[in-house]
Amino acid sequence: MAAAASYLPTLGSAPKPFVCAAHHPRSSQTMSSATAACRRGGGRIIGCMETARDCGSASHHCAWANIRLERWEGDLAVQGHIPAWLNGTYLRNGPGVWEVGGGEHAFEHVFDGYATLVRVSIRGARGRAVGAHRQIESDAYTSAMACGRPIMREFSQICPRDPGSLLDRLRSAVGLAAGAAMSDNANTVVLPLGDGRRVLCLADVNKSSVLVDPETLDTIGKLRYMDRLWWWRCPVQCTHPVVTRSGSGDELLTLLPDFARRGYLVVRMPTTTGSNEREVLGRVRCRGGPTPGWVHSFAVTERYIVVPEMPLRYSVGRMLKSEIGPLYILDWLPDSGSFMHVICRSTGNTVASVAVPPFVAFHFINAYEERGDDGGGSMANAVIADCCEYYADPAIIQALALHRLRSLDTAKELFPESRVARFRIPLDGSPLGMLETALDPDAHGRGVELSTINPAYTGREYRYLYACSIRRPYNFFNSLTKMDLVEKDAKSWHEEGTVPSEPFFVARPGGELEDDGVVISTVTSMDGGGYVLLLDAATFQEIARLKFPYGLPVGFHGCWIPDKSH
Ligand SMILES: CC1=C(/C=C/C(C)=C\C=C\C(C)=C\C=C\C=C(C)\C=C\C=O)C(C)(C)CCC1
Ligand SMILES: [Fe+2]
Repeated sequence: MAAAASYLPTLGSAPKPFVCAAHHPRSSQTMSSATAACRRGGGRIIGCMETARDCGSASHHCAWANIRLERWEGDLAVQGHIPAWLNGTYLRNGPGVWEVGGGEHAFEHVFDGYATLVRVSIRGARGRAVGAHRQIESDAYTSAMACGRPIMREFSQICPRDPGSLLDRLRSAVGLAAGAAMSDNANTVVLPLGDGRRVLCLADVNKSSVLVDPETLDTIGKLRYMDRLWWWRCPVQCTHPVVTRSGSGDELLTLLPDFARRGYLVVRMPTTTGSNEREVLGRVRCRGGPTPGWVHSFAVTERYIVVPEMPLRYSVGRMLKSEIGPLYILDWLPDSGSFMHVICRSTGNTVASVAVPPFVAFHFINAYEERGDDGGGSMANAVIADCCEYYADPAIIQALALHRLRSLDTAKELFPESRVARFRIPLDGSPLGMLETALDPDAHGRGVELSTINPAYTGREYRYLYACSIRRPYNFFNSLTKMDLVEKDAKSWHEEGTVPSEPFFVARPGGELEDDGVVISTVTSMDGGGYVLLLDAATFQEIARLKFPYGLPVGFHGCWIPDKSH
């Protein structure tokens, strides 16, 4: 306890130290000097962060530094006022460990990092918050820690197996390189299932479907699907399933790229019954290219599912041969065309499939049905789908390489610009869709990423979105912006030297306005500090910050699990 306290001078009460749960024989190498300094009693690692000491002096921002402790939990110092109605758990996923074996094996890309969950249990009624982080114990992470080197392939990294193994000799005999097993490193999304007692963690271009307990952050196991859709045909999945609420319970909708038939399976699974069987709702045939376009996210409306087909495509050849190209295991094939497909949620039929201008987007923001001027007719004229788009430039993938992120301050290259792009997909059989910029990009510093909306507006006409943005002249996401798509204006939050993660919107229970709620983001400061920021979603003014005793690693996506007792 004393060791931890020395790092936490500002906390009101001392944190509860945790014993490192899975202290793998070789993992102590990765914690080297930090571990040595932090060992107390029986060699146990207790609440001490190397990042807390190293960030300030490191040559790069703390957001890109490895977290050196598998888990921590403690009270957070509250500055400001937590709304009394905000009672629940905020969970956030992201990469946190990019090095194995004491730095001997360092990953190249931000997407490669082993998943670190951050949890903040907020009791607004008492003005208190408890923070925690913990590594997800995926097979990829535990095997890397046990062996002192990565065993499974990550986004940018192939890890050859023992070339002498029988399997690899067989692979060589049929012309495949000795490739590493596909990773289950679930570092991107956290999705509460059913009543929120189990949370599904996902990433893409891998086979992750890891279940965690949101209270303890224990890795409970895997969601093993009974539907046999995985196997060789659909080995990867879209990272952002959409959960929609209906009278009969929640339903998860997602896309499985279909490599055998060059398309996507649109699947659904009830989440309230504890099911692990996905039902195929429909199929989309890709219109271009040798393989399906990479699909990180998609959008739904009340009646339709919107399936994007980007010219940034999965490279099946690279996946099989364990080869890495300029875009890792993706290929940019602009001549293969860009398309948007619309599937009817009740029949599974494709009701529109249009060619659109080329685009590159990780994240779809929302979609809705556009009706005629009378507004009351039951048929929609078109589907509107919005996304954070990079002007059809796949260079964003390379810009997220760690060496690039770690040298942003001195970089001469401009970080790729992005915009809120709006597709209009006609439903009258026209062959072409439209793509335009929905908001002056200068309103968000020509950077928009990791967007959220009020979830009650998913699939419906909406007005507000919250996203990471840029305050120029800085060359990276250093701000948060609320955008008003009706008034076409924006409000921003910015603090010098910080990297804020996805601004996650939480609605006030009983609130009627679209922006009645708070926005939560985890923020990492240049000096090694870290805090959870609460903004009033209407005014976009800071209402509280909940301070961690160490700098948080960069985050991807979050979720909110309301406390049932309130
Ligand atoms: C806006 C911030 C960031 C920038 C994020 C950008 C530009 C894109 C994020 C895309 C994501 C989250 C894609 C995830 C892909 C996951 C994969 C392929 C996982 C594979 C696992 O094996 C930062 C850079 C996130 C910093 C915060 C703010
Ligand atoms: Fe994402």
